Amino acid sequence: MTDERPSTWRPGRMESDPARLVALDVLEQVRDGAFANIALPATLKRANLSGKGRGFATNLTYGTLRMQGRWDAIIRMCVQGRPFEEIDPLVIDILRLGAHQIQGLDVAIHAAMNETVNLARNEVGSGASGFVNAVMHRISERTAAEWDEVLAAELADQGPKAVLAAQTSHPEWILDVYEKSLVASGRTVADLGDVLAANNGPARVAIAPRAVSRETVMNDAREARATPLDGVLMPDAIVLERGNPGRMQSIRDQSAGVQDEGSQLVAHLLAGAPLEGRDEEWLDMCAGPGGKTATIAGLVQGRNVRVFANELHDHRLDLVANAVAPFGDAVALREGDGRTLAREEPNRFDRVLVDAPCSGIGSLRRRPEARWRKTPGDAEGMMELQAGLLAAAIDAARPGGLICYSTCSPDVRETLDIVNQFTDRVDVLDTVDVARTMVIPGSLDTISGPYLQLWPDEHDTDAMFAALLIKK
Ligand SMILES: C[S@@+](CC[C@H](N)C(=O)[O-])C[C@H]1O[C@@H](n2cnc3c(N)ncnc32)[C@H](O)[C@@H]1O
Repeated sequence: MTDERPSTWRPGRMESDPARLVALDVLEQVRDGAFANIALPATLKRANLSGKGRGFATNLTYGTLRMQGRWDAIIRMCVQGRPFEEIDPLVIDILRLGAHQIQGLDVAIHAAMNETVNLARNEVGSGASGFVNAVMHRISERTAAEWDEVLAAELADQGPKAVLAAQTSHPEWILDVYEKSLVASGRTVADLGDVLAANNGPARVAIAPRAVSRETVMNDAREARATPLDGVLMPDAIVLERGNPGRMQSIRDQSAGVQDEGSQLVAHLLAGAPLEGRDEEWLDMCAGPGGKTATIAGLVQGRNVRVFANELHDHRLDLVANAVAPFGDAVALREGDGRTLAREEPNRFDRVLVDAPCSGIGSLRRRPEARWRKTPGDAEGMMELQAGLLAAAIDAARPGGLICYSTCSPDVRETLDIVNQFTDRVDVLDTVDVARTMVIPGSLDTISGPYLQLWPDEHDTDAMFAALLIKK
């Protein structure tokens, strides 16, 4: 396809809708390696988009990126024999945006068609617009349920997992990993579809009050014209149904923070699990960017506790410093490899958190492009580091001290396979039982097994894992 991209609008042509242009721009940046959650705000700002246009551009961008696998599978069937790989990537992006408007959002078909064809004409050229027009027509001829059937028939020879992967827009290997961890956490493979569907919705904006009361945060939210609701898991958490947390005073002055309820629970587990004996020095071994450190710092206010926040990378330690600024001396910062800490100070800390670096496949809702960038080998590559960090955490804890190991991945290679290497060395507290005392009653009822494994479909959180251990 020839590249006839015009740089300016020409008389007689319909200008492209600014929100769709923003979405296309971000998709191009993501193709070049950018992260959507960083590229989108900057692009929105440059385009000076606000209000409804901003909301539409955000939904369109994130939704299209999440559903890219499904849209590509459908587009492949609509290009009538043309090799997908030979189509201009910009045209593919325009088609993905068009498919998402028709199939994933409530945009009227004629509006989605016109805007998409127009975008192709203005950004690529008239040759491309004819092609896009034809493909869009084919996409619009079926409902979502009908496309599910067509995908099932088309991919039948590759097996049911390939079909589910395409229908739910995930790489197939993630289905294998989730299946194993669903079973390991007491659920069944029949639940897989629900988890995958939950990954395709936007993550809720949850807020943790830290240096202010819950009531103050609720009032702040209302003043910022947001709609605050109760959390699903944590009694203190607030969820914004609508509105921009960046407008809230308590978010701006960091006395509260935007944080997934699963992450809030991990901070509460570290701070609230029962412990015998001295309880004054805590270590957060992998603290960057500092979300859990800040929540922990909020929880220890008024207690005689010093939190030591350690982070390997200096730029991430700067983020921790910023996150804990409202808490003054309660948090001491350290820069270094968590694994060397124990050698310097064995048997020192009363409570140790290892929020380990991990493959991150439990937080796909909030990182729309992540599922397409991660690889099946990512978890394997983290295991030695994770086990090394947990070993060091156990060494750094005092006898009788508590260790919390957590990941934002449910992959058993990063969760059970790591923790089980140490359970013959330490007494293991039953995490789930401890956790039940901290959450809204009933919200963890479906979890069985000794450790905590949250799921986006059941708990409306990231798929966080946590285990509590007590050192002998
Ligand atoms: C999952 S993140 C922690 C998130 C953090 N606890 C929060 O809630 O904001 C893991 C962190 O561990 C850091 N890290 C990686 N290797 C490390 C090591 N050997 N020692 C200490 N920190 C490390 C990474 O830079 C990253 O910031």
